[in-house]
This record gives sequence, C-alpha cells and structure tokens, in this order.
Amino acid sequence: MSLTISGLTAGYTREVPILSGVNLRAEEGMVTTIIGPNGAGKSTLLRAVFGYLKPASGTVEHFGRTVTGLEPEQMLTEGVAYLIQGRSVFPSMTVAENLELGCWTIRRDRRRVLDALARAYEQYPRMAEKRNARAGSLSGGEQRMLEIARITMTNPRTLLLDEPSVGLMPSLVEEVYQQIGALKKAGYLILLVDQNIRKTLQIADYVYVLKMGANSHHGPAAEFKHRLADIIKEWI
Ligand SMILES: Nc1ncnc2c1ncn2[C@@H]1O[C@H](COP(=O)(O)OP(=O)(O)OP(=O)(O)O)[C@@H](O)[C@H]1O
Repeated sequence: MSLTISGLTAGYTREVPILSGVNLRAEEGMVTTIIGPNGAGKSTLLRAVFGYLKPASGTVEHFGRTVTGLEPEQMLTEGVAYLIQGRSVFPSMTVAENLELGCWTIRRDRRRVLDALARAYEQYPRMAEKRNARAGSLSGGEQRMLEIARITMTNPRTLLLDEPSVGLMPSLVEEVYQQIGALKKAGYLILLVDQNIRKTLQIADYVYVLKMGANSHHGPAAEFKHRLADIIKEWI
C-alpha cells in the first residue's frame, strides 16, 4: 500500500506554481524523505498533499483511493495525519487536553476518544506521567513528543512530518528520531521533510530530491549516503 503523487502542480497563487509536475511514491512501513535546497517546495508538497493547498493539476492516491484536493479534515478521515512545521502545542492547556484535540475525527465518540488516550499513554509513558501538566511547562523535546503523539490519535496509516527536529538540541533530535524509528516499526507510512539531512538519511528507506519545485533525483537511501556531497554541491 502506498501514497502516490503523480504530476502534482500547486502553488500559493494561481499565477505562480511552486510545484511543477511532482511525482513521488511512498510505501507503508517505510520512511520516505524529501530533501532539497531551501525553497525547493518540500513543505509546499506536504501542504498540497494534506489539502492546505489545492493542486492545479495532478493526482494524489492514498492506499488505492484518490484523495486529490480533499480538505484537511477529510484527509484525516482517509488516514493521513500531518505534523506542521513549527510549534503547535497549546501551552496553557494540559497534555491530556492537547491529546484530545488530536481526536478531531472521532471527537463525538467518547469511548473511542478514551481508547485513543489510553493507547497514547501506553505508547508514551512520559505523556501519561504529565497528563495534567500544562503543555507549556514541558521541555522542547517533550512538546515535540506530544505533537507527534497527538497526530497519531486518529489512528492514521500515513504521517506527513514537516521538520520534526527543527529548533531542538542534539540529544532531543536523537529522541525525536528514535520516536520516528518506532513509528516506522509500527508500520506507518512516513513522508519526512527535515533540514537535518544526515539524520533523515539514517532513518530513511527511500529519498526524493526536489529542486525548484520539480523532481531532481530519487533512489534508495543507501545510494544517497555516498552521493550526498555531490548532490549538495549542485544546490550551491
Ligand atoms: N505561505 C506562503 N505563501 C506564499 N509563498 C510561499 C508560502 N510558503 C512558501 N512559499 C514559497 O514557496 C516556495 C517553496 O517554499 P517551501 O517552504 O515549500 O520550500 P522548502 O523546500 O520547504 O524550503 P525550506 O527548506 O527552506 O523550508 C518558496 O519560494 C517560498 O517562498
């Protein structure tokens, strides 16, 4: 099962397309990473897949269903979750309340919400310990853990992760990547964008390089570890 993007063209205005005919295929149980120079359109691609931007053309298929142009709420229902770039916890709300906010698509079914909370506490014991603490009192790494836990509350199959390690000190980056490793083991399809290319290549199975909104290279991560220096030279 896969997420397949074909010929996707999208932008923030009609006049200026940022993505021009992007193709990508990401598989279940694998981490697919998108790398490229600043402004290449990596975050824009995730936004266009999740429905924050309407594609001008092209298609997105998720686990055999066409999901092109659906709204973000519909994408959640389709089993796609999105970790947005930057901080997204509500600092004055508790950890438990933040997690409940992640239950958007199942919010009317209290039983399912409670089950989802129980699952999250089992998977993230630190969140269980701090369930009544204000999210703003957590460390930067714990806040990121809360954000990742929150996007799994609706039981998605696919996680779109935009810059999960940005702004974190190295030991916390390590923690976040361990978490992503655990999510991969759990079988999620993960599409990852992160400035920390070295870390992404350690965890990735497959790599796509975007340049100026279009495909440049792609291949198994193992190949990229040797070619990375040459590829980055091309960006400068
Ligand atoms: N909200 C926005 N409105 C208009 N243009 C935007 C917006 N966000 C990004 N852009 C433009 O879209 C292009 C691609 O940006 P995007 O953030 O997708 O690149 P990126 O590859 O993720 O870069 P970075 O690694 O720097 O985050 C850039 O030219 C950027 O200026």
